[in-house]
Amino acid sequence: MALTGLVGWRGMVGSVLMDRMVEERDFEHIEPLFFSTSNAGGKAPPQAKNETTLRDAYDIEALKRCDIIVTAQGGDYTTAVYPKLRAAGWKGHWIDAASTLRMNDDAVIVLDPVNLPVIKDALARGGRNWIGGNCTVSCMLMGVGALYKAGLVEWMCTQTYQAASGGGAQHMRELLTQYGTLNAEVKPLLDDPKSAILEIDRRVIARQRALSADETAHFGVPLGGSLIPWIDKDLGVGKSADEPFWGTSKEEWKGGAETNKILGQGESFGTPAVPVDGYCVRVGAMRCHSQALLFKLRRDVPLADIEAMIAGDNAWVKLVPNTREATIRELTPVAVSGTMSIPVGRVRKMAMGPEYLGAFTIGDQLLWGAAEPLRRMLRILLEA
Ligand SMILES: NC(=O)C1=CN([C@@H]2O[C@H](COP(=O)(O)OP(=O)(O)OC[C@H]3O[C@@H](n4cnc5c(N)ncnc54)[C@H](OP(=O)(O)O)[C@@H]3O)[C@@H](O)[C@H]2O)C=CC1
Ligand SMILES: N[C@@H](CC(=O)OP(=O)(O)O)C(=O)O
Repeated sequence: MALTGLVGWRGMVGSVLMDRMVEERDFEHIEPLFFSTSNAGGKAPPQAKNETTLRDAYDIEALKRCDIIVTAQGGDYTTAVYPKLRAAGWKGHWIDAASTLRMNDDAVIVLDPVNLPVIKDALARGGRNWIGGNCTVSCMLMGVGALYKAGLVEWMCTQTYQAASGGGAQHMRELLTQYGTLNAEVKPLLDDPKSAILEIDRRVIARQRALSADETAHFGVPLGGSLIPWIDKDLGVGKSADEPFWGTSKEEWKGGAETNKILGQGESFGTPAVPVDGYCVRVGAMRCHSQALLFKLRRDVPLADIEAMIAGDNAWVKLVPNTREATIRELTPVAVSGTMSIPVGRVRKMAMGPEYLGAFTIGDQLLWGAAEPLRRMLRILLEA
């Protein structure tokens, strides 16, 4: 059995990954070796078989024993360990949730229901680096990948509504704490049905604006009852307004760069890249990323054909009828959280013309957005 090193297994993404690996009985096919950055020598989780002690995640010799390493420990860990491990001659497979290596020429962004041919091609050429995609991009392609596969997309514009979990566990806590603080501020007024709503509103805004540096330590500004239209770094720093990427967030850049790389198209792949751009916005949802999409199609395709294409693309996509009732029941983060389902709804032709298509899609950013593509890549390697 392949000796499989697991790093980052107790973090938020790692815990979701472990749950899915248990559900899918992945541990029956591997000999796991659990690593820790903080508790080497401690007891490994119950999934351990022969190796029941946690190894030091910075111990290159211990890592070198593994045929496969799966890490959800984060980008700093990857930066610190991966180059040393390869420099030490390790030839195993590296499966990683972090973005650090994603755009490297020798790395494939894995999302097998969408890009199995790209993965297989890289495997045949000796590929060894398999990196999970950005959560927003992976969830989007699980929903509407069919339109790309059919070569129908001339360009796509995205408007995202991204959950707190994208920032990490502390961000989710901060959001909920802010909601609690705001509720507490106006609780007596809420309990009194005769109180004036504008007074409640005034007090909420005053409290939001008065949130301390500690109360906004992770997002930097209030998110509860608000939104933040910028995610990740500023790619335009130091550029003038007419240069590429001026005013673009890194999360927005990933939409185009990663979508095309996942599909095996773009500058270094022969097939021209499809322009993808838009705005990425943090909202007060817990762990589901939602996005409104506008496509310019290469030709006018009947709506029924488009719906059939989307619905038939993979086992997890679910076409939600474009009705009010179905939308408010099935196309929300509350409906989708913790499930593998990728609903796509609000599919309709837009007022700009018959080649302009709108859609709205949602995905659990810890499942299809992070953990699931990694465990599926592990199974692909085990079955290769
Ligand atoms: N959050 C997200 O939505 C996404 C994250 N990713 C990637 O995955 C990486 C990991 O993210 P995430 O899982 O959110 O990170 P976490 O902060 O939840 O976990 C990372 C590590 O922190 C250590 N840790 C310290 N204290 C605790 C604690 N109280 N509970 C659990 N773990 C603790 C653990 O390492 P140890 O056991 O060694 O101490 C753990 O593996 C990210 O850096 C990113 O690269 C990718 C896609 C989406
Ligand atoms: N940046 C994403 C989460 C994430 O971890 O993305 P990436 O894997 O591309 O760094 C978000 O905040 O929602």
